[in-house]
Amino acid sequence: MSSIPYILIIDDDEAVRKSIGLFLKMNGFKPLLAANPKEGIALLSEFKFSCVLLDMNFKVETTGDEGLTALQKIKKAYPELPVVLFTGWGNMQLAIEGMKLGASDFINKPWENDHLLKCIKDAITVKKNSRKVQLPEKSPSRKKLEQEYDISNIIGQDPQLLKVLETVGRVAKTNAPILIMGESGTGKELIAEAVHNNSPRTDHEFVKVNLGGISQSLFESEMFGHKKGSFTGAHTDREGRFSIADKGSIFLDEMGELDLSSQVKLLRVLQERKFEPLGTSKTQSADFRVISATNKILPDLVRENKFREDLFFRINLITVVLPPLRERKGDIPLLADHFLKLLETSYGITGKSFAPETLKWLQKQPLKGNIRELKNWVESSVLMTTNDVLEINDFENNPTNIHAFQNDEIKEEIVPNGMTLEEMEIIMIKNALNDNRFKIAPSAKQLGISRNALYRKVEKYNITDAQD
Ligand SMILES: Nc1ncnc2c1ncn2[C@@H]1O[C@H](COP(=O)(O)OP(=O)(O)OP(=O)(O)O)[C@@H](O)[C@H]1O
Repeated sequence: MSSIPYILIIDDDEAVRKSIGLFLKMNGFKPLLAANPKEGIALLSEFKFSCVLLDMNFKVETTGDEGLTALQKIKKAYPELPVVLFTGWGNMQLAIEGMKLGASDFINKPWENDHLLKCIKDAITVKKNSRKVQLPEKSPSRKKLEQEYDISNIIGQDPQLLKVLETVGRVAKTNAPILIMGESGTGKELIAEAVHNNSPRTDHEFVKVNLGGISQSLFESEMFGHKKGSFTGAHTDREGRFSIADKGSIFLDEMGELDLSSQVKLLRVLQERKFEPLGTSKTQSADFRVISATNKILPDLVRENKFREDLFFRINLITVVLPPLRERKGDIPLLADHFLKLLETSYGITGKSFAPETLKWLQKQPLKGNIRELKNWVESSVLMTTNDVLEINDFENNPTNIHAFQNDEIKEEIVPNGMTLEEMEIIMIKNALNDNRFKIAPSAKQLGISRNALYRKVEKYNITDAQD
C-alpha cells in the first residue's frame, strides 16, 4: 500500500479543485476531487484519507449550511479525520461555527498556497478533532519524553504536567498556534520557550511580547514597527515585533489583557501574516509561529464580549492548560531542589539542602503564586539563612522574600558567605520585578524605594525586563 497521504478536496469550483489538486500533488500528496459534499462523502467510504479540504460556500447555497451539514456528517462518521475549511473572507462566523463542530482549521479565500500547505500538514500532524485539550490518555514517562524532546529545564513528574509536555513536544514541530492557559506563575512562559526550542524555528528569534504592557495607542508601532517621523516621538525607524519574529516564534503573553481595538488589528495579522508599519503604506509580511498565553479564562471573556470569538479560534488550534502547583504537590520537592541548584550555579552558594520535614511542610503551603512564589521563597530563604540544612523556621521567618529586607538594615550576619551586598540587591530587585510583572512602579513600592531609585538600579545592573 502506498504511504502517500490522500487528501479529499470538496469544492464546487472546478478551477479551485484543479489548482489545489495540482499544487498538493506537486507537494507529495494524492488529491482526490469532489464537486459537492455528496460526491465527497462517497469517496470517503472508498479511500482512507489523511485530511479533507472542505469548501463552505457552495454556489447555490451561500449561507454555508450545506458546508456545515457536510462537516457534521464527516465528523460523525470519521471523528479522527482532520477537516480544514475554506471560507470566504469576512465570513468569520461560519468559520467559528465550523471550528465548534470539530473542524481542524480554516483558510480564507483567496488563499496562499504556502499557508494552505502548512495548514494541511499541521492538521494531519495534530489530528485535532475537537476544541478540547488534546492530551494523551495515559501519562508518558519523563524518561521517554526527555529522550525525544528538549525539556530538561522544565522540572516535574506530575502526570498532568507530563501530558502537557507530551503534547507540547508533539505539536512543537508544526506551525499550529498554541494557547497556553494557567494561573500566574505556573510556567506558561517556560512552556512557550519549549515549543519554540523543540520546533524547526529554534535557530530564529523567540520574540516575547507582554500584551498587558502595551497601551492601545502604542500597539501598532510596537507590533508592526514605524518609520521615523510617523508620530511625535518616533525619532528613528523601528522594527516591529512581528517582523523580528520572522522565521521564528512570537510569544503573545497576557492575551486576555488586550483591548478590543487591538484585538481587531492582531486578528488581521494572524490571518494574513501581513501588516503595514506606521508611516508607510508598504505592506510587509512575516512568517512567524504564534504562541499565546493567558491566566484568564478566555472562553469566559468571549462570552462577556470582552474577547473576540474569531481571534480566540485563531489562536487556539491547540490549547494546553498548566495545572496550578496545588494540584501537583508531588513536584514541590523536585522544584525546590532545582531552585537550590540554580543558586549554586548562579551565585556559588553550595552545601545547602532541605531538611526532609521542610519539604513536607512546603507541600502543605498554599503557594497561590505557584512556581514563581516557590522559587522566590526558596531563593530568599537560602540567601537569608546561615544554616546549611534549611529548616521550616527559615521559611516561616521569611514569609516573603522581600519583606524581610524592606527596612534598610541588612544585618551583616544574614548575608550569606561569599555573597556581596550588590549580588543580594540584584536578586531582590529581580524578585520584586517578577512579583509585579516587571512593572517599575509596584516593584519600587514593594522594595520600599522610589521609582527613580529603582530605575537607576535597573540601569546599573543592566536588568533588561523592567517596564514602565
Ligand atoms: N516546571 C518548572 N520547572 C522549573 N522552573 C519553573 C517551572 N515552571 C515555572 N518555573 C519557573 O517559575 C517562574 C515562573 O514561571 P513563568 O514565568 O513561566 O510563569 P507564567 O505562568 O508565565 O507566569 P505569568 O502568568 O505571571 O506570566 C519562572 O522563573 C520559571 O522559570
